[in-house]
Amino acid sequence: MEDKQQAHIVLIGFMGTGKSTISQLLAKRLDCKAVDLDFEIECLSGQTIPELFTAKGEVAFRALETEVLLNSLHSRDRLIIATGGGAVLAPQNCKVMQELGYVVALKAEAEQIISRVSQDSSRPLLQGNVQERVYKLLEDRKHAYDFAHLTIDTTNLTTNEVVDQIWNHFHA
Ligand SMILES: Nc1ncnc2c1ncn2[C@@H]1O[C@H](COP(=O)(O)OP(=O)(O)O)[C@@H](O)[C@H]1O
Ligand SMILES: O=C(O)C1=C[C@@H](OP(=O)(O)O)[C@@H](O)[C@H](O)C1
Ligand SMILES: [Mg+2]
Repeated sequence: MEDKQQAHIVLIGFMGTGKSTISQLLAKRLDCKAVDLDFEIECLSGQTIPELFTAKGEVAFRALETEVLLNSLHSRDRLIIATGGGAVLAPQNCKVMQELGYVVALKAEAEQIISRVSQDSSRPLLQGNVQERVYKLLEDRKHAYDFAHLTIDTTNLTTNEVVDQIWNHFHA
């Protein structure tokens, strides 16, 4: 990454940490475009994320995720990219995010994540006992987000406060 003020901002983090929400708010604040990889995948496949997982499986989903990530990172316009929580599972994705973007990890305590995602059925990996799934996946992915340039704990922050922290980091 050459200049952090010009680089794409890539939001990574576990499900429910606020990547999709913050990408929209931050893009407005920075007057640039937001891209949500899950939304791009839905457009490309013509299916919702749960439909795609059911019809083609997680491996097919991950292939599309890498494809839309690379497309976004190679855009000439500066983008705020909301990744899905598992986009970091492929080491080559992390490498290219670090090279072509400024990577901001959002995190939150488990109970806060559970309260944010439990009313929402759009995440196939959290179907069944949400609490158990979140704890298991948080453990599996304990260090998956450590490569970020900046990490923000959103547990006790409003969405606007998260945006402020990122903004301050870029403009201080
Ligand atoms: N800082 C926050 N405080 C409270 N609720 C939040 C915060 N960030 C996100 N949320 C809420 O949590 C839910 C999941 O947010 P979302 O942006 O979809 O997360 P992600 O894309 O990381 O899975 C949404 O209902 C959103 O409004
Ligand atoms: O963590 C994951 O593996 C996933 C996270 C989801 O995105 P969010 O992190 O935006 O919920 C979505 O990409 C898919 O359900 C898989
Ligand atoms: Mg999201």
